[in-house]
Amino acid sequence: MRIIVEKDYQAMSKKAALMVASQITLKTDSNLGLATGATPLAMYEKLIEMYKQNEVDFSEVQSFNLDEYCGLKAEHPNSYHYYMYDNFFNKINIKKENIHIPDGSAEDFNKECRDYEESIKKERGIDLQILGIGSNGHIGFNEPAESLNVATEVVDLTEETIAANSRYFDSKEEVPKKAISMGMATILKADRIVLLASGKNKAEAIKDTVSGKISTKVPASLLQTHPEITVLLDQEAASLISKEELSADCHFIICD
Ligand SMILES: N[C@@H]1[C@@H](O)[C@H](O)[C@@H](COP(=O)(O)O)O[C@@H]1O
Repeated sequence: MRIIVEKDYQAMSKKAALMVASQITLKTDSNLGLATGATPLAMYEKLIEMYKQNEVDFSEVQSFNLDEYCGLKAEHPNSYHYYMYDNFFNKINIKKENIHIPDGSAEDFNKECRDYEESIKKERGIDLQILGIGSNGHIGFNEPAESLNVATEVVDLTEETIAANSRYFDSKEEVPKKAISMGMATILKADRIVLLASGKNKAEAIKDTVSGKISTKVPASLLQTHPEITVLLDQEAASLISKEELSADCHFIICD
């Protein structure tokens, strides 16, 4: 595991954008795994700027989103479809047919999950997976539990996640109770993974993610088993990491 600590959210986002751009520069037809939430917003903004400056070309890129709420149509302003088009896809030259997001309005959710998993396999897997993290340690919508899903499945959202995500809805009651999410193996099969976290409210989850111990109660801690994982943080999110607890092969890099 490589942990990189940047000064603040903007510096973290710039580095994340550079990592995505370098992936596409090295492999123009990269398959990107993408995340939603507030955390990657500035990374998307910086990638849009780089695209406008002709520094990155998305014409051969395929994208696979981590998750989507069950019951929300693509045009619903709180759907992850809407978020991705509004914040990123409408502003770059990615081809519509290369965009993959689970369909939250599918008639048969189980079939949708199987088809989604299959579509990733068909395109030979994800080259670079971008992740955010819930304050309870979830990645995608893989919530803390006794056991975690291997493949893409329908999941029940925890009360904590519903409360946290209600900030984007008019009320807590409007937040869907279920979602389709890539499973842990779907995520861990990516060639490279970059986990982003910013702010004090992620510090506890990040401490548990990098602690040298693995628990299904902190789904992100399983990332420690991945050979190419970078945890890219701002100083606040990194503030509770204790260097003594990190595993011996962990690289800890602090940038000014
Ligand atoms: N399913 C998403 C996650 O993929 C995301 O990482 C998390 C954190 O979001 P934020 O970046 O807004 O804190 O929120 C949601 O629950």
